[in-house]
Amino acid sequence: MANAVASSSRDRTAQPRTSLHSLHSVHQYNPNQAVVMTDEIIRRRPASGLYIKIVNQYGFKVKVGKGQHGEVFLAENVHHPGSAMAVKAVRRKNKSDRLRKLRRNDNIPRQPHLPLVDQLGSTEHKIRKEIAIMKKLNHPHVVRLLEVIDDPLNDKIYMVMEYLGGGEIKWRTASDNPLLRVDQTRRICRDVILGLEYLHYQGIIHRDIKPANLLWTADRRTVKISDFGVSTFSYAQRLAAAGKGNIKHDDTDPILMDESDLSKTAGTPMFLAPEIIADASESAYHLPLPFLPHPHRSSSSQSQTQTQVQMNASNKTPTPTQGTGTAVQVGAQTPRKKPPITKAIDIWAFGVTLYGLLFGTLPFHAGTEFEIYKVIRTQDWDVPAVMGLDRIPTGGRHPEFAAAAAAKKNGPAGRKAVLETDGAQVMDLLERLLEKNAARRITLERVKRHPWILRDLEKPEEWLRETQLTQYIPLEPTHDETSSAMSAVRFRWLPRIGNRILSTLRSVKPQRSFRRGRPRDDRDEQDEVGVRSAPHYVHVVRQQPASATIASGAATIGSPRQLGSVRERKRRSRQDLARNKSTNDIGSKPVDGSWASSPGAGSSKGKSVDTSLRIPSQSSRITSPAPSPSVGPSSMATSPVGEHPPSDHLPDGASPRSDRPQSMVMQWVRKLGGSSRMSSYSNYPSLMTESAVNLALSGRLQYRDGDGRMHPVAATSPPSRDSADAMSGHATSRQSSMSMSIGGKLSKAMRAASWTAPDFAQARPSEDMTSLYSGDRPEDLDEEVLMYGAGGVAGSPVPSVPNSALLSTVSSMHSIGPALVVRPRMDEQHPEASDHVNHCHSHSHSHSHSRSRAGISPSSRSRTTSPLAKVTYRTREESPSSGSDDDDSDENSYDSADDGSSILDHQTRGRTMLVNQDPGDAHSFEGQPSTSQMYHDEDEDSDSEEAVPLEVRTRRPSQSAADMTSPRRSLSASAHPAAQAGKQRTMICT
Ligand SMILES: Nc1ncnc2c1ncn2[C@@H]1O[C@H](COP(=O)(O)OP(=O)(O)OP(=O)(O)O)[C@@H](O)[C@H]1O
Repeated sequence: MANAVASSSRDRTAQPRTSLHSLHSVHQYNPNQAVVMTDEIIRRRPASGLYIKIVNQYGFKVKVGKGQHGEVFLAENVHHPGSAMAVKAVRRKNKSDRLRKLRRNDNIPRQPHLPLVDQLGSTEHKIRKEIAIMKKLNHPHVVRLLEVIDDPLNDKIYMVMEYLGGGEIKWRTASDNPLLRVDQTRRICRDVILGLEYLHYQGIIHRDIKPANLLWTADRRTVKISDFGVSTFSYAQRLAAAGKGNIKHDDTDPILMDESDLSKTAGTPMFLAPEIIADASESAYHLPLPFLPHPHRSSSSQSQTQTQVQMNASNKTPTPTQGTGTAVQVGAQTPRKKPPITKAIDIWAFGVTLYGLLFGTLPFHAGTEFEIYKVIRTQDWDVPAVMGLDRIPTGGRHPEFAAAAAAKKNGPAGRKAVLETDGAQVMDLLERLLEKNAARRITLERVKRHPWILRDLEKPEEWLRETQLTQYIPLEPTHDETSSAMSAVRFRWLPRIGNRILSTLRSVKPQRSFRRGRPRDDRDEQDEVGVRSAPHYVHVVRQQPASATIASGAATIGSPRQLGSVRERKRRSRQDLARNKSTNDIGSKPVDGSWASSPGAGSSKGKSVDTSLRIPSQSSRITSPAPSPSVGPSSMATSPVGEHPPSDHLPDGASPRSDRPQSMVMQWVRKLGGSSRMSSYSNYPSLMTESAVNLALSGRLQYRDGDGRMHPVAATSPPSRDSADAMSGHATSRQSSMSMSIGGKLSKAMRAASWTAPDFAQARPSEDMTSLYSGDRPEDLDEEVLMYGAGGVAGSPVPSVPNSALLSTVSSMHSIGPALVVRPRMDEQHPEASDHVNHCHSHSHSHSHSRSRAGISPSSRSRTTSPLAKVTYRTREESPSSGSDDDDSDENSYDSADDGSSILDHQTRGRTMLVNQDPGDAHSFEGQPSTSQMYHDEDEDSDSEEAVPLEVRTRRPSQSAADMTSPRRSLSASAHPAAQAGKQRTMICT
C-alpha cells in the first residue's frame, strides 16, 4: 500500500496538468500530512549573496510581502536548490514588552503585582491561533503550512508555507475596470469555493476572504486561500459539519477551543457581512471599560467607572459635549450579547469578491469606514452593463425583468434563453451571495452547484463528484490500532498532555526571571517573559540494545535561572559547545550500544528491551542526522529538526551556530519525571512514564533505528520530515514511516502518538497536486495579469486608490462603527485626565482642519479609513525622537490592531510613518514603544531581514480612529501625554 501511495504521488506529478485525469490524483490527497514543528533556530551567515540569511535549512532569498505582523520571504531549502517556500517571519509581541518599555520610560506606574500569565501577549496568542488553524488544514486550495520554527529564545516565529509564486489576485485597474475575463473569474471562484468548503468543514471561518488573500500558484492555474490571521475555529460548526463523534483529536486543541474571538469583529471593511456590521455598530456602544491607569485610582473605582459614548444621532460623528445627541452609557454590567459569527460571513465576502473580480469595483461604496458599514447594511447593489475584461453583458441587476419580457415575446424558450445567459446566471448567484439576511444566504454547497459556477465545465457532474469534500476527511486511527498502541505505551493521557506541559511550564516560571549576580527587579522579570519558557535540553534516545541508561552530559551551564543575560547565555553556550567537542560529546555523536559509559550514567538490564534513553549534553534538537544518500525514503521521515544542514552543505563561509545552553537537562528531567525513575525507562515501553511521553510530545524523545540513526518519537508532532522533502517530492508512506525498524509495538505506539502523522506520500510540490482541480484550464491567464501590483490594482505597486484601507484587514472590533469618543467619568476626581479627553475631542473635530494645515493630500501619502484617522509619512530625520531607543530603533516596525496599541510608528527603509491626528503631534508618538522597539530580535542577524528591499508586494499598514476600550490600548494611550492628546481608534490595515 505504501508503494501504491508513493507511486500515485509520482504519477500525480507526472500527470499533464491540462487533463481532467489529474483530478484522480487529487482524490488521493492525504490530509494527514503533518506540519513540522521545530523549536530551535540555528542561524548561519550566508557567505555569498545567494541568501539574505539562513535560518535552519532555509535560505531567505527575497522579501515578497509584508503583513500586519510579519514579513514574508521567498526561501529555499539549502539542501534542495531550486526549492521554493514562503517563510513568514512574525515577531512575537506581548503586553509585557510594552509594559517594560513604558516602565523603562517611567511613563506608567509600576505594577509589580501583574501576574505573569496576564502579561502574555495577545499577539503571540493570535499567531499561535493562526498556526493552530493552519496546522489543521491540508487542501489543494488552501495555502499549506509546512513547518513552524518556534524557538522560545528567538523573538520571531517562522511559518514555512508553500510558496505561491503568482501572488495575490489582481482584479482591477487603477480606473476600477476589471482585469480578469469572466471565465477566469469563474475558475478562480471554483477554487475558492472548494477551499472554503474545506475550511468550513474543518470548523474554520476564514473571516477575511477577499482577492488579496487569494494567491495564485506560479503558473496561475490554481488559486489558494491564504492568510488565517483573523480566522476562527468554531467547534459548533465543526460538529455540525462533521457530525458528532467524528471530530479529530486535535480539535480539542485549547487554543482552537478558545472561541472568544468569535465575538470580536475582524475582517476587511468592504467585505464585511451586514450581520457583522449591525452587530458591531450596535455593540460598539457597549464597550468594555477602558483601563485607565491612574496612580490614585483604586481597583474598586475602576470597576465602577462608566464610560460614555457620545454620538450625534444625525451624522453619527462623535460630539464632545456630554448630554447631547444620543448618549449611551456603557458599563461593564451591560454587555450586549452579540450574535454568533457564522460561516455565512465568508459566503458574503466571497460574493463581494466575485463582484469585484467581475466588475473591477466593489458592490458597496463609501468614503469612510463608518459610511461603508451603513451602506452595506442598508443599501442594495447595482451592476454595470458589462462584466469582465471581455465585457460580457450582464443584462442588468434584475434579469427576471428581461426574462419576463422575453417570455412575452418568445414564450418559455425566450425566458429560458435570457435566464441562461452568463449575465443572468451570475446576477442570480450574486443575488444569493449578497443576501443581507445571513439565514437566507446561499450555502456553499449550493453555490458549488450553481449553474454559473458549473457553466463551461465540460463534465460538471464529474467535477462535483471528484471534488466531494468527503475525500478530505482526515484519516482517523482505527480502534485496534489505537487501543493496542495505547496499552503498550500508556498514551491514554494524551488529552491531558497539553495541561501537563502547561503546568510544568508554569512551575518553572519563577526560575525564568532569575538573574545571577543581580538583584531582580521588574525589568528583569519582564525581560524574561516568553524567552526561556521550555525545557529544551532534554534528549532522550531509544536504542535497540537492551541496556538503558539516563545520562547527563557535562553539566556546565546550569538551569535557565542561572543563565543570566542573553549574551552571557550565548557565551556560555559557545564555551560548552567547544568543551563538548573536545570531549567527544555524546549528544551530537550518539554511538551504538549502551550509554552506560556516559558520565553519570547508571545502567539497567532488561529482558530484550529494545530501547534505552539518554540525555546528551548537546542541544537535542539538532542532532538528527542530515539525510544521507544511503537513507531510503522512509528515513526521510526524520525530524525536520535534524535537517539542519551540516556545515559542508552550506554555502561557502556559512557556519552553523547554536547558542543553546546545554546541560540543564537533569533539572528538567527531574521536573518532568524525576531522575530516580529514569532507569525505569529501560523497560520502555511497558514502563514508560508520562514524563517520557511528555518528552515525546515535545519532540525530544528519540529512538535509534536499526541503522543507528536517531528519530524523534513524537506525540502530537509525529515522526516528521523535512518540509523541503515535501517540496522536493521525497515520498514515503505512512506505513513505512510507522514501521521504521522499531517493531510492532512501538510502531503502533508511535502511530497512536501521531494521530496527525504525516503521510509522506503527499510530499510533493503543491502546485502539482492542485493543478486543474477546479476544472478545465485550457489556457493560461493573460500575461499582463501577472504584471500587476499590489492591492489588486494594475500597474500600482502600492494601491493609490482612495479608501484602499477599506480593502485592508482589520483585526479589531473597535475599528468597526463610527469613530467613537469614549469619555471616562473621572472628571470630578481627576480633572487632568478629563482634560485629556476633551483635548482628544477637540483634536477629533479639528482633524480635517489639521489635515489641510499640514498640507496632506488625502489621496497621496495618507490612507484615511475613518473620519478620525490619518496616516502621515515622515522621514526619519524629521522625527524628533527617532533613535531614542537605540536597541531597536532601526527596526522595521508596524503595529498591530489587536493588541490595542496606539503606537503607530512605521518605519520603512529609512522613512517613518507616523500616525496621528495632527501632524504637529506626530513626533510625540515617537516616545511610545513600537513593535520593533520592544521586540527586537536577540539575534544579531535579525536585522538583515530589514535591509531587504520589498520587491514584490507591499501591503502597508494604515490606521484609523481611536479606541480606548482595550485595557492595554488605553494603558499606553493614557500613559503617554501625546497619546492622550491624540487618542484615536487604531485600525491597522494591510
Ligand atoms: N505562501 C505565500 N506565498 C507567496 N506569497 C505569500 C504567501 N503568503 C503571503 N504571501 C505574500 O505576503 C503578503 C503578506 O502576507 P500575510 O498573509 O502575512 O499578510 P497579511 O495578509 O497582511 O497577513 P496578516 O493580516 O496576518 O498580517 C501577502 O500579501 C502575499 O502577497
